[in-house]
Amino acid sequence: MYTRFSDALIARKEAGFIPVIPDIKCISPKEGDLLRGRDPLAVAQLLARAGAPALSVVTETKDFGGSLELLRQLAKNTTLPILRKDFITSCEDMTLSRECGAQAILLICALHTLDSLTTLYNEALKIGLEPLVEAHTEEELGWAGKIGAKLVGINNRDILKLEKDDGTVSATELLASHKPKNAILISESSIRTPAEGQAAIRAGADVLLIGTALWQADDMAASYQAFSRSSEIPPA
Ligand SMILES: O=P(O)(O)OC[C@@H](O)[C@@H](O)c1c[nH]c2ccccc12
Repeated sequence: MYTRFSDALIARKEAGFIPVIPDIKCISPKEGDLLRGRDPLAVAQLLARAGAPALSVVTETKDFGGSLELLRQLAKNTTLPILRKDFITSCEDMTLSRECGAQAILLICALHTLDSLTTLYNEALKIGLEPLVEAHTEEELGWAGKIGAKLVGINNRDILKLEKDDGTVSATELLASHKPKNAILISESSIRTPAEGQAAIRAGADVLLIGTALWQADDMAASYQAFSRSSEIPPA
């Protein structure tokens, strides 16, 4: 069965959960080794069973320990749509992502001009990839709107500092109201507790993308389910 990345997120929301995209990330530049001997494929399957509607995988090698081979293996061994997270700057990078099994790719505003971002965005759609446009400032969210992005991320950390800064969901709280109309808004990075996740949702995010907190949890599946529970959000 083939599911579009964004449709999988919406379906999970309609089923009454906070859609949480787990980040398959081997190394955190700030926290060090996240795998601690675990097999990322087995973890992805565990999280799929815990309800994950989609996966994200960091393929950057030097600082995050990922690889395209890991993407390939995940695509082969799970049925979930996969977002490739990397510092993508060329059309060749995107074609390769598609060939390795990604359904979606990350486009980080801070790496581009509005022109180059627009070119990559349109090219991604042309080859059947859903682009997630990642912003960290109000201006970058404005770019996402200009392009007509349907999937928009607010990174709570500054990716140009390689995640070594202490981000908090207050970045989402500050910026969410500037999200482009009709976009699915994903709050990414530094979400440490279910309460923080719920704060991002209350601020206007539709989806959470979480790596480190899941990898550091004693029981990953239980932690995943705690982040996904939306019942504790009081009605507005
Ligand atoms: O581990 P965290 O704090 O939950 O963050 C996950 C993810 O948002 C982060 O790894 C990330 C966001 N944008 C990126 C771009 C490249 C590499 C990694 C990332």
